[in-house]
Amino acid sequence: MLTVTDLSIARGGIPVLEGLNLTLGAGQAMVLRGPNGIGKTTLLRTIAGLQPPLSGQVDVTPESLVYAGHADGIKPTLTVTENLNFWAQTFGNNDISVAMGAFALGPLAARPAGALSAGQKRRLGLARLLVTGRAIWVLDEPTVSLDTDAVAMFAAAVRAHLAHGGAALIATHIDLGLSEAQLLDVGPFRAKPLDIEDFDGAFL
Ligand SMILES: Nc1ncnc2c1ncn2[C@@H]1O[C@H](COP(=O)(O)OP(=O)(O)OP(=O)(O)O)[C@@H](O)[C@H]1O
Repeated sequence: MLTVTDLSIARGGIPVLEGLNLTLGAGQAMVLRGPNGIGKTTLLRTIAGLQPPLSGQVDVTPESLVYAGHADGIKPTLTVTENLNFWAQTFGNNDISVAMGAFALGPLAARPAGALSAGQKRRLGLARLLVTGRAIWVLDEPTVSLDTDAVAMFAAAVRAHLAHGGAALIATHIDLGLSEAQLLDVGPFRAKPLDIEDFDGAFL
């Protein structure tokens, strides 16, 4: 479903990771690990097609992928139900009940999204994944603000997605309890510092 070959990526013009390969098939999950600033977000953004690589290749059908970054993408004046209906219709679906149930949003259905707590907003943002119908979830720190129960809801949603032939690539610092997920530490792929002759060029 997703193949990354000899990928090198940069942020703000500075190379961050190089020589990275990965494959993700139907029913598989991969968790990206690595210290702050190593380039996990940059990698996910590149895979999602939001920025070009320096070199190498990302093979994926763009319409099969959904990216959820740090922002929840919530419309604050719409209710929880209206937000989910909006996304469902955008992606050509009309059933939000599974998404509502998976993230226990029923009691919050009529609440304007702007009046949700941070963790509730995050649950709504994650519920959006279920209504997209997209096979490959690319997720950057999806559990920020979530309590233990909500992390378990998220892990269950990922598991159900995998069981239906989906795939997930997740950057996270916490243990999601997804024992079936492959772990990829991106630390060894840190880009080498620029040659000293290139030093001035990096600032031009
Ligand atoms: N807009 C930007 N312009 C220039 N450099 C940036 C920008 N955003 C991030 N960087 C730098 O690019 C590098 C990679 O950042 P990135 O966000 O990909 O790391 P990360 O592994 O996701 O970190 P974290 O675990 O803290 O989320 C970091 O050194 C960061 O400071």
